Amino acid sequence: MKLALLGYGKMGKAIEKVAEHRGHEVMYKTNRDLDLDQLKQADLAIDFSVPDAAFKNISEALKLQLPVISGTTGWLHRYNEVVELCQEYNSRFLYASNFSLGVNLFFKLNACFSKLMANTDYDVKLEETHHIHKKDAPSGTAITLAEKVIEHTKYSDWACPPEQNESKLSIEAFRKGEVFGDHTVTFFNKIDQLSIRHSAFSRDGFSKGAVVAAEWIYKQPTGVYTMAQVLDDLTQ
Ligand SMILES: NC(=O)C1=CN([C@@H]2O[C@H](COP(=O)(O)OP(=O)(O)OC[C@H]3O[C@@H](n4cnc5c(N)ncnc54)[C@H](O)[C@@H]3O)[C@@H](O)[C@H]2O)C=CC1
Ligand SMILES: O=C(O)C1=N[C@H](C(=O)O)C[C@H](O)C1
Repeated sequence: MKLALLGYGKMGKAIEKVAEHRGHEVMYKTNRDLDLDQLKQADLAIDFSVPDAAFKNISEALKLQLPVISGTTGWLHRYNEVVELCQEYNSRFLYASNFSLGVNLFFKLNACFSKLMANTDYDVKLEETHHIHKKDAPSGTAITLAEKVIEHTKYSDWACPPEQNESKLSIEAFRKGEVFGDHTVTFFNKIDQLSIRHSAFSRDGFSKGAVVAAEWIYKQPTGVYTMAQVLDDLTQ
């Protein structure tokens, strides 16, 4: 495929390496507003940019009817608008807060644990740690985990300390050195506690997952897809 990388920072560069290794050509990469004449020559766009730019980047690519993969976090309040645009322009779109296989397995484990804990007296808390350069907090992955806990337990929303309330699931975000991504979900009561944790050792899982998702969506009909669909399809 001829790929356009919308955002050529830490992830854009990691994706370029994986994509070229798998035989794709990166024909356009940018860290600023898009050049639509160049963009329209690509087969597919991959957006790993910044929260403020993601919605515009994704929209412009979808309007050119390019399939779009997005891993940018912190713009999800506009997700439904992207879904509508994708339908209007008969395009293809996939967002994942985390593209790594390990985290997607962790998502399944988290859903399973949250269901098991549904009618117990366990409280739940979430913690995430990332590198000091990260712009958004809490992480997109932590929000995905929280949404699943909320679906199955007593919580009605999530909040970051110091905002605290019994009905809100606490997500604590730490920023430290060059940590690639660390997420822990803890279920606890007065008697004991039980935690599940995922730690990334590099950006390799994210970048490989994004390219695998790009190869997969390129073969799909128009629509909005999830990483769970990609992995279920490829591993069945
Ligand atoms: N879904 C996933 O698996 C993962 C998601 N991420 C997310 O991806 C995003 C990018 O992460 P990193 O590469 O680590 O950040 P980064 O800060 O290294 O790279 C972002 C790049 O976007 C550029 N940029 C700024 N304005 C732009 C615009 N208008 N159009 C295009 N590019 C623009 C910046 O100059 C920068 O080079 C973040 O939101 C992060 O949370 C990061 C890792 C994995
Ligand atoms: O910014 C990062 O680095 C990461 N961002 C994603 C997130 O916000 O969940 C995924 C991963 O944890 C790395």
